[in-house]
Amino acid sequence: MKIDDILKVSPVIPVLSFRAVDEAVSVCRCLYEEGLKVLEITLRHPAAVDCIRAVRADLPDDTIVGAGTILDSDRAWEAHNAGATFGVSPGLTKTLGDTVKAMDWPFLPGIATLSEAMMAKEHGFTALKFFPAEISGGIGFLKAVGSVLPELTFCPTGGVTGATAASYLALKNVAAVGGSWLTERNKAGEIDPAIVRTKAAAAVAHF
Ligand SMILES: O=C(O)C(=O)C[C@H](O)[C@H](O)COP(=O)(O)O
Repeated sequence: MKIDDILKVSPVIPVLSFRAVDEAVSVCRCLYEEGLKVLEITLRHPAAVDCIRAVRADLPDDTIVGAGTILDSDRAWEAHNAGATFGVSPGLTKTLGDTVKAMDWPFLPGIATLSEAMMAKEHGFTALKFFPAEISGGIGFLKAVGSVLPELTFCPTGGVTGATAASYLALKNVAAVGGSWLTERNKAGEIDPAIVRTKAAAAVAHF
């Protein structure tokens, strides 16, 4: 699968940060059952790689589990070997770009400026994460990039919410949006499955 095909499967990609494997499996199951089949598990917690493995093993085969926060080549290989179908990074370095190209691993590198977008394109990436989207210019930035680099498509992430997702998705150069708004933790530090389901169902309405 190419990264463009993955973004077509689901225009809303939950960006997930789990503390434990059982939490990952139960929350991902709620998202999947509500219709969100592309999931990005960030490598922000020591349990993240085990979470990727467990979600791959426990959820139906048509779940597409990616790994986020891929900051270097070692993390790319680690996530790939745990079964992540694709990788996402908040940025891009030459070494990381070369690694994921050599791996032939679907990859969504992050950019926040025109020059970064041009460098990513030079590296052969045309589907890009726009991060952190809201504070880097949001919709206005994407419209401006679209006028000079119409061949690039974006997945804005960072500050996107259930209230703003639809306006991003209405842009020609936006293939999908990502975000953690679907799985916010409550005061007790827990992710409430009922809230996840409600927000996921609302997100699916954008498809
Ligand atoms: O960990 C990564 O790889 C990142 O690039 C950061 C995440 O994509 C954002 O933290 C999500 O943004 P929010 O939806 O505003 O929480």
